[in-house]
Amino acid sequence: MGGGKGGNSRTQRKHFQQSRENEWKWKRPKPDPSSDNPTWTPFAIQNPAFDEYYKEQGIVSSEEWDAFVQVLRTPLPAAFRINSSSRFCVDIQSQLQNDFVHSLQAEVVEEDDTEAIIPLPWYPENLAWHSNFSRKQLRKNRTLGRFHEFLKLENEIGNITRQEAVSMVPPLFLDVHSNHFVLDMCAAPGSKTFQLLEILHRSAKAGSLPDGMVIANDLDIQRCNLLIHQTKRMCTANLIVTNHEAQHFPGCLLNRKYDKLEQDQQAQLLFDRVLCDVPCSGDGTLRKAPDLWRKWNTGTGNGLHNLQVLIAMRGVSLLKVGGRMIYSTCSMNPIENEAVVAEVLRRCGGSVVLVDVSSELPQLIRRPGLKRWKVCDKGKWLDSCKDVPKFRRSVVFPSMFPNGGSYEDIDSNCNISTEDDIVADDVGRNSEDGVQAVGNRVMLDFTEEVSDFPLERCMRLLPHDQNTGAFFIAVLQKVSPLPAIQVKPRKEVDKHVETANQVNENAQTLQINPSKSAPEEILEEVSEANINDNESNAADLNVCFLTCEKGDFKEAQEPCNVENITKSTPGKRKPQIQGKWRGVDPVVFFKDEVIISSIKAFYGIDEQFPLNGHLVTRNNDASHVKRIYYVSKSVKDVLELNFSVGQQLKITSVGLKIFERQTSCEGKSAPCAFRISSEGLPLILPHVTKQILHASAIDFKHLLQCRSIKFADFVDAKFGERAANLMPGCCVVVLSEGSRAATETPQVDESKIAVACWKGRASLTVMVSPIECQELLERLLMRLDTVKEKDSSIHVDKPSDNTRDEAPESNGKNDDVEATAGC
Ligand SMILES: C[S@@+](CC[C@H](N)C(=O)[O-])C[C@H]1O[C@@H](n2cnc3c(N)ncnc32)[C@H](O)[C@@H]1O
Repeated sequence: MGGGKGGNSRTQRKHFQQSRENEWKWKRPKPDPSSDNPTWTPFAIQNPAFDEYYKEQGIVSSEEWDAFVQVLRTPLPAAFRINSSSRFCVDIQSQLQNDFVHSLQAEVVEEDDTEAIIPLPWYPENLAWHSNFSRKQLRKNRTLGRFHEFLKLENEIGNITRQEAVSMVPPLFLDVHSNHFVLDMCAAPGSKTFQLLEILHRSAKAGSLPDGMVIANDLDIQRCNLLIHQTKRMCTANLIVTNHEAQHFPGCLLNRKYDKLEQDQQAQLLFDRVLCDVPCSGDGTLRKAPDLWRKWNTGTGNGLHNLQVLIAMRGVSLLKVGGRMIYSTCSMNPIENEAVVAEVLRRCGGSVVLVDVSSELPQLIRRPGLKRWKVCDKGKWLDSCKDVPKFRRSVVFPSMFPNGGSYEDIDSNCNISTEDDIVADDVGRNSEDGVQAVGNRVMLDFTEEVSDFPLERCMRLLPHDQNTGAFFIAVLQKVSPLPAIQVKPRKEVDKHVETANQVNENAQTLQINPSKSAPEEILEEVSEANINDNESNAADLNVCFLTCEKGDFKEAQEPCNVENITKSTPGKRKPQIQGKWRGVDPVVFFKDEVIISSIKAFYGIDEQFPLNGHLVTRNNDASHVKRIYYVSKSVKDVLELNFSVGQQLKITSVGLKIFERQTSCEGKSAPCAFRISSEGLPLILPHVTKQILHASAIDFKHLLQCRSIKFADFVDAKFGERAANLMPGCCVVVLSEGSRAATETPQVDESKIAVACWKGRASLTVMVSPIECQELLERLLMRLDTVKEKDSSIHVDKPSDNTRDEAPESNGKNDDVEATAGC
């Protein structure tokens, strides 16, 4: 009862709010947050520490400051991208242009000079759009309801991706080609991964898979699952999702001495492109997450700097010579941005350069990176690492300053900066005063630090330039192999690790020895996979000399892979070489010839579509395989390399689900135990020659509307007959061009509209989720120019869950489902 009451009053409140909302028309945001306007938010949208910090850093000129913070305090307009590899890409573009642009303008926007929705001018081919409505407005305003429903449905299906405009920028500068191996180091929730896959597929030859692939990695397993859900919408066979600390991402270096190398097998996992979209303080997202105003402090950015450097260094070490890497953050803070880039350049000693991309995407408004900045630690401004007292050196690193430097240099040149000296000099002062004492003395010969690197080539996107969030992007290119490195002995390493762990408890960072010897040392940590959970071996490994460059090994620089660990530590406990990672299903090549042959024969899969060697399962027990995944040649190569190096990659998801075992009674008695999954259908469709039917538009439409139709009830009786003559089990129904069903088997390509169905005793039943049925139906109606027919008689149940692929048995009605009213 009580619940009912509460629900009632909530409903009333909601209705009241909605009626208020609907009176609202979009106007320019007003500066006063307390005034009665839709931009008001309950959070304190200011923070004096933020103002002081960014004014001091000179992130914008003093004349611009008010405009900058004013926009930062208004909600972020929603933006989205059309999936360029969707078969409905053109349909969606024309729906936006011909329908929503005009209707939203007329219905919602009062001011003539403000577009309701508009393509982002800098995004290629009008594939990305900016709306002048925040997410909240989209949710709450009834006039925007149809548009909001459109966004939600298309996003769920995978035809569009809702993504912040500025977050779309880094993949564009990565210049991905279809043959590229791409590493997305910190990938979850996956909007940029999705974009990278789109670019990879779009640039591939029509009808064939790209030669390249993407590895999308994230440390957080839960966020990995989000990433898997996101990228599943892309239906790609060219993706591997891994779960590692990016700073320890495995090198998969094959020891040539111990492994028989196949002719074209890779010897190491190196990448043509690396996206390093690192964890950051995120103050560029203040418009989307206004609660960050309250939490903002200088410590967050400072605390992330070291981890960001480590991740970026791992990125460049995994990059091929000639390859491009993007370093990006959604933070405005130079300590997380320019300082990290400068440190990477410093450590790489000329083998990595900052690329001038000023001529790329000319319509994107960007600011040059800063060449000078300061560090603020506990409220004190520090101009140089000379100003950092010893007791703060574990958290304020020389790399945070424009000129970098090292504490060893300072200690050898200046004998006043140790903590003991401070105490002796400033008896009675507290530690904070100590900072001042040192600072004052160093300040006497202070000259403002300015970085020598061309950091102006970095890009800072600011909110008031084009009504977006903020972002930082640097484009790096590796021009030669990295210099050899020396890793510090474990004890020294651990001192720094503790510090980094204050920021990221999971981070097992290794610090390179900042000695003065040339060339600059390059970090190449021992990967966690190499260590293989065996802490006792880690200490030995830290004194290894490592280099990540292909063909660059010397005898003394043997890779620290599993075999070497075992060799170099006689008498010690052998590292556990697990066939799989704890808690993660194994990746197994599916080689059951009997099943593969039965699938091939049942669906008449032509020889052009290679199954052997491209099928993978996540189950060691071949007799209980439920799902079979298809992997591209590129992914297959990486998996083979991974097996050769003792499964260093912790793979949480791989490939495209293509076949699923039928588990219902009827399914089990069908001649082929596996049905085609709806994700896999577009890929295999051009190669299916049996169990395939071509339906007229009217029968296809009815099938989607009713989901199950008796053979005798199809409008085209011949089609019904052909359906009845199929073998029982899974089949494919393709929409015929023109109004009639094709009698012969025409050429089918992956752009065709098709659905997987189940041929039962007396009827045909679609095997796609209700939401996909709804989408297909709507698109079909639009294509057939019969939008007007879309009345109440055409109704498809709303989806009850997010399942993509519902076999007939999963809804409890395997066959002979009664045709519903109107069918
Ligand atoms: C800025 S977000 C990435 C956003 C993502 N690139 C996108 O476009 O959707 C940073 C991600 O880094 C992950 N992360 C944090 N520390 C990490 C680490 N040491 N290694 C790998 N990923 C890490 C977080 O879980 C988070 O998902």
